[in-house]
Amino acid sequence: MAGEVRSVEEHVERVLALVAPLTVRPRPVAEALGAVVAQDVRAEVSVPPFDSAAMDGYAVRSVDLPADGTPVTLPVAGDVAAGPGAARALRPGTAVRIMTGAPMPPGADAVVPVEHTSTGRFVAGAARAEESVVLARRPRPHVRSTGEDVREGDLLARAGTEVTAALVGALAASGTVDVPVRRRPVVAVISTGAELVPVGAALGAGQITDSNGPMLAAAARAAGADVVRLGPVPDDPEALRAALDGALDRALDRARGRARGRSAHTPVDNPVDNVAVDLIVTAGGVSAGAADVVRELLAAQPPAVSEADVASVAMSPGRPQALARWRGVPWLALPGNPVGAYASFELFARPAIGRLRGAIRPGDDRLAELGRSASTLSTQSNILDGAPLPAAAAWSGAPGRLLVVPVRFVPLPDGSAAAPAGPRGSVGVVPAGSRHSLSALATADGLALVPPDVEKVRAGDPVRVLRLR
Ligand SMILES: Nc1nc2c(c(=O)[nH]1)N[C@H]1C(S)=C(S)[C@@H](COP(=O)(O)OP(=O)(O)OC[C@H]3O[C@@H](n4cnc5c(N)ncnc54)[C@H](O)[C@@H]3O)O[C@H]1N2
Ligand code: MOO
Repeated sequence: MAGEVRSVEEHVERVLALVAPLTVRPRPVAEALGAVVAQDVRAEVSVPPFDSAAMDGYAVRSVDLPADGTPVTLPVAGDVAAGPGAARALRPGTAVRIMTGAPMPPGADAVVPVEHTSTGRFVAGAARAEESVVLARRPRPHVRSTGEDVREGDLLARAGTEVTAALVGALAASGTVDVPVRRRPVVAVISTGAELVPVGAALGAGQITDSNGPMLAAAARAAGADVVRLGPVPDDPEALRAALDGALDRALDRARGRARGRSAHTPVDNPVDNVAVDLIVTAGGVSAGAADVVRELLAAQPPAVSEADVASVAMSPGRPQALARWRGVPWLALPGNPVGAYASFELFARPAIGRLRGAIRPGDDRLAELGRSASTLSTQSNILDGAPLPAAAAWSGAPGRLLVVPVRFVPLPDGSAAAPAGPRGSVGVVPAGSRHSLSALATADGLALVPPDVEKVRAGDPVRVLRLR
């Protein structure tokens, strides 16, 4: 029996209900790249923290220079380089040699760039200041004022934001030492199927190489998780049971090893006691076959299994799905067909990993929205804007199921009737090749999501696209 038929949205909700955001751990700012900020981060100090020169030149009081730009000679009273220490006050009627980034001397309100003075240019390494300088033009300020970029207390990153390289820089500049981020999730990936051999093994009759294992492990890493991979596992419930426990044990050993490396007292940190896996993803063995090992194991209801939920999801490909907990750890059982497995990863596993990482803020109404329409899947996954793109060719839908089509972006001819107004107007999508072809998926720029009520997609119709790159 295929179990209950349910919508993709309903299945997403059940997946998200199975996982919870991981614990918050401060991470040194320089190591926070790719993590998700767990609490709003505000600037500890203003940037720049003091008024500083924006040009190499002479700090002056602008009232000491004639408004009409007539050249004036001023004595050079000193020298300020960028570096520690406070600058001495500028005496009226004098200039101070100053370098970009150096603190403005109190009293000075402007910098005349060296190229607009009798000095012309500074010679690198020549430290002594000139006795006097002719300033040829009334200066613009050329001063970076305190807090002009960021003021102390400004919001730099909202909870739920992924840390980018530029954010690392902005946080460092404004005094963040440690960033509150959620722990990186650990995902166990296990492929099942008696026909599978690992990458590199010679193929015998009836055998194929396990591609789902490496593919889903790569997808989980790309989604921000660490991966423990086991398998391929033969179609034997006992072997699957051993693999599930084996993955948990291996992750625990790894976590203990890491904890020892950090400090003898650092506990293995996981919501479930003594388990170091946050999510199990299996592929294969969930449909109606006689050897469908995941279903067989779930049906046997061993004590390690709880909340088993076998479903037929109204999507194509990727219909047979199951959810459960194995020793309390959330388990997503995806179908074995590689394109179906990949589509299932994008629609179900990626949002689950996102929630573990805290990419969804607690109480965020996007969670609730998700149940309403497949279009809002964008906020859970990796589409930045949910703007639909026009189909550049016709293709058939899958009435009653959400059709997931690997598509490529193609330029649309100028003035094309298909092109909507706006900057994205010149891009459309076409199927990347046969729907079940992994090699076509590998060339796809995105996954088009065609709703269950669409029988046919015509050229020009707007299509929701989950971007893959
Ligand atoms: N009588 C029915 N048969 C099938 C149904 C159904 O409802 N009734 N559903 C079909 C659909 S849709 C799918 S999808 C598959 C999913 O079945 P399983 O999840 O049990 O997957 P398997 O049978 O294990 O494998 C399906 C297919 O994919 C290949 N595969 C599996 N794992 C891998 C891997 N790691 N790397 C590469 N290729 C893999 C496997 O060899 C099979 O060709 O069931 C349909 N049948
Ligand atoms: O649902 Mo299966 O994944 O169509 O190929």
